[in-house]
Amino acid sequence: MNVSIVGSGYVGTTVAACLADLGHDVLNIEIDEDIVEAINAGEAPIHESGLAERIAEHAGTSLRATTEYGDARDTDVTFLCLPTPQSEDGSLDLAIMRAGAESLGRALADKDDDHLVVVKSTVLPGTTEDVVGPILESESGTQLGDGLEIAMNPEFLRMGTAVGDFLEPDKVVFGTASDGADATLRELYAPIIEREETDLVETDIREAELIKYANNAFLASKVSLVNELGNIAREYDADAYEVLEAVGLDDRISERFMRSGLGWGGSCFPKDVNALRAGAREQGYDPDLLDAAVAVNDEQPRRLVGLLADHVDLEGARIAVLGLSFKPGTDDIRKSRALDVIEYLADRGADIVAYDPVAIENVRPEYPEIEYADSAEGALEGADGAVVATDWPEFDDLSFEGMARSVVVDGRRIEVDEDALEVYEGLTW
Ligand SMILES: NC(=O)C1=CN([C@@H]2O[C@H](COP(=O)(O)OP(=O)(O)OC[C@H]3O[C@@H](n4cnc5c(N)ncnc54)[C@H](O)[C@@H]3O)[C@@H](O)[C@H]2O)C=CC1
Ligand SMILES: O=C(O)[C@H]1O[C@H](OP(=O)(O)OP(=O)(O)OC[C@H]2O[C@@H](n3ccc(=O)[nH]c3=O)[C@H](O)[C@@H]2O)[C@H](O)[C@@H](O)[C@@H]1O
Repeated sequence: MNVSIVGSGYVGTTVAACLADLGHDVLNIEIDEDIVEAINAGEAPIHESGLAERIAEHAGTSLRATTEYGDARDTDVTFLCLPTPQSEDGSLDLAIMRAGAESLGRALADKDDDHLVVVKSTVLPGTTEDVVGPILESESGTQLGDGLEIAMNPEFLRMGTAVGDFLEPDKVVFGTASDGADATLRELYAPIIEREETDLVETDIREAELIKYANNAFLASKVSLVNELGNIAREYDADAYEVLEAVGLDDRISERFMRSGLGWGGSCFPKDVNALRAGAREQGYDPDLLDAAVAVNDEQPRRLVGLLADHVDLEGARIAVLGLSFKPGTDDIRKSRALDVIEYLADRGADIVAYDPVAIENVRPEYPEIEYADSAEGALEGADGAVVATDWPEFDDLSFEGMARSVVVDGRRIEVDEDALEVYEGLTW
């Protein structure tokens, strides 16, 4: 099938490379010329395991990128993988979606063949049918159902494991308003939905939109609950990891997403939970539990720095920050908890030296005043204290030799020889 994908960020690039892998002809439509050039040169514009080799294999044959929306006319289906950021008040900002839908609608004007537009971006219920659909209709001059169709197909991939998550998901959700749209999506996803391990959910557009938010709200709240239980466990001098491992054996709860510590960051949980909170309020409902999940999450970095301050006078102290990305396996620093830790350390006058295996160049422009090291060992050299902000596997069994004082405060539960350290404090254990 001929597929176009509007927006070639983490989702759009991954979906494009994977659909090309499944045998489709894929076109990325992207406004950033550097990304277009990278894809056409066979290079991955982002750091994501398994992506570079797929782009290298398909670029120039079944995978192509362009800045021209007009090329969407030559495809049968277009996925909108555009950003849906939060506004300053936390609500969902649809400006980019509107702009993308307008450009696509114009490109599809007077197209003779049928075309399906699939919203893959995370959007609140009603967006696909009440915002994207009408824009497409007015810009293309074609009524929905008259050769032009819309659908909603939320994406559940995680950064760092995006390719594997897309190709081997637990579930795929098709939100459609017609059998034709559903049949097209089935054909496109055939090898994925034929897997025994993948559940296919076929529902209406509104439910598909909400399934995505409910999924993220559930997971983010689960981690906040786990963090609250971890904070309580610490007060009782109990090990939250042992407690929650046992709790997770109950298959109504599951052992996944049970790692307590510094909390959730990234480009999705924070903005999606906030969009759902704002949306719920707009509908007249106060989402008290989601408010609490955010409040617990906001406190964890402050608690981590407070723990360090119990052992080290932070004013003028050299503090190593290990890990900058919002989670291991990615160079994405959006809403990374490590950045909150840096802010709180800086507020208390600490001299910060930071290290991350892949994210330093993304952080440097935002924090040019702090020092960056080439290795964890380099960051620790001569430091008066260290905080672990991201659980990169290379931090496991790290030797903390070379520190002026081996005071280590761990927000992510890495493997540590505690006896070799002057002080080792876990945030939630
Ligand atoms: N990052 C993730 O792990 C996941 C993200 N999502 C959702 O998918 C959507 C996209 O997210 P990401 O890929 O992370 O965003 P992103 O910010 O990484 O990428 C978006 C891309 O769209 C491009 N763009 C912006 N305006 C454009 C326009 N008018 N025309 C063409 N291209 C344009 C940008 O240059 C950028 O390359 C969001 O709604 C997000 O919530 C859903 C599941 C996972
Ligand atoms: O909508 C999205 O964009 C995506 O958001 C999350 O994926 P992602 O943000 O890439 O990463 P996660 O692995 O979910 O981690 C999110 C945050 O929670 C934290 N976390 C996760 C799990 C855990 O047990 N403990 C914990 O603190 C991580 O450190 C990270 O900061 C969801 O897991 C994906 O299903 C979803 O598609």
